[in-house]
Amino acid sequence: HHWGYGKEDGPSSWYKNYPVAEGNRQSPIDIVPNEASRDRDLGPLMINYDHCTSINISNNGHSVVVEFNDSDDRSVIKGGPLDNPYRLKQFHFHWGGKGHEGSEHTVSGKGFASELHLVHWNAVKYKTYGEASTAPDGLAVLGIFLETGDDHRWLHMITDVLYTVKYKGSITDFKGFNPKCLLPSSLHFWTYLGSLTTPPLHESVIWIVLKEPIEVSEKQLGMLRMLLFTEEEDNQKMRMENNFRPPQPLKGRRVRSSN
Ligand SMILES: C[C@@H](NC(=O)c1ccc(Cl)c(S(N)(=O)=O)c1)c1ccccc1O
Ligand SMILES: [Zn+2]
Repeated sequence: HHWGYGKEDGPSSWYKNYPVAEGNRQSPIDIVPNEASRDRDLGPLMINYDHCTSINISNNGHSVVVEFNDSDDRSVIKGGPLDNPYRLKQFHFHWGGKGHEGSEHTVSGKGFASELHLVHWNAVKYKTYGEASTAPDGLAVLGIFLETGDDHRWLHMITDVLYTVKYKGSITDFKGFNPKCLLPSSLHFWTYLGSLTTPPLHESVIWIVLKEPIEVSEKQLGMLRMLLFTEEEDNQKMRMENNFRPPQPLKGRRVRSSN
């Protein structure tokens, strides 16, 4: 099934091939801070990326993705809303067009320029990522807002190699990158039960959205926008931008806030 972010194949038409698009725990959502409930038994988030091993960076025609070796518990998050440690599998971004918003989650209706998603899976309960990706507690995604401001000193490691994955289907080695350098100083978060924000939209994600955005420069965001949705041999060059799904109905879900 071909899907995308255009007029014909974009988020408003995904329900045709992925009926769960109209389900009861879809993502992203608009987060309203003063409607979120502070939950005393929400412990601190614990992120352990010390033995992090990135493998490659690729353009999948929807976003730019950095994949990790998830054969053991070397990079995990635990605590917060999680009952088990969840293993880091990949991270990717969503962003807008020049001067437009591009995040998926919004905060009181406000969007950010971009949003980073660190995708983790529950390797205690499930044998593979594929199996976890369809289970209600299978995935945990750490969402981090990017706002425009100063240059991000470590994001250069990624933006400097984007030219090697300009076209859909391109992939290059990208070893030894540790995403803890992309975390903001505070790990305060909102959390709720949701879904993948891209097809197949499985309702299998425990979302953990950090309250503090990181700052990246307009120039660095511009590098993301030089990526293409299209393949090298495709003579129609479509810039990769506005690859975000808009907020979905809350349908009675509770959003909790860390203390
Ligand atoms: C675009 C890309 N999506 C993911 O890989 C993806 C996986 C898990 C999560 Cl939890 C998310 S998200 N955005 O909710 O964090 C995104 C994709 C989708 C389908 C086929 C190929 C392909 O590359
Ligand atoms: Zn995402």
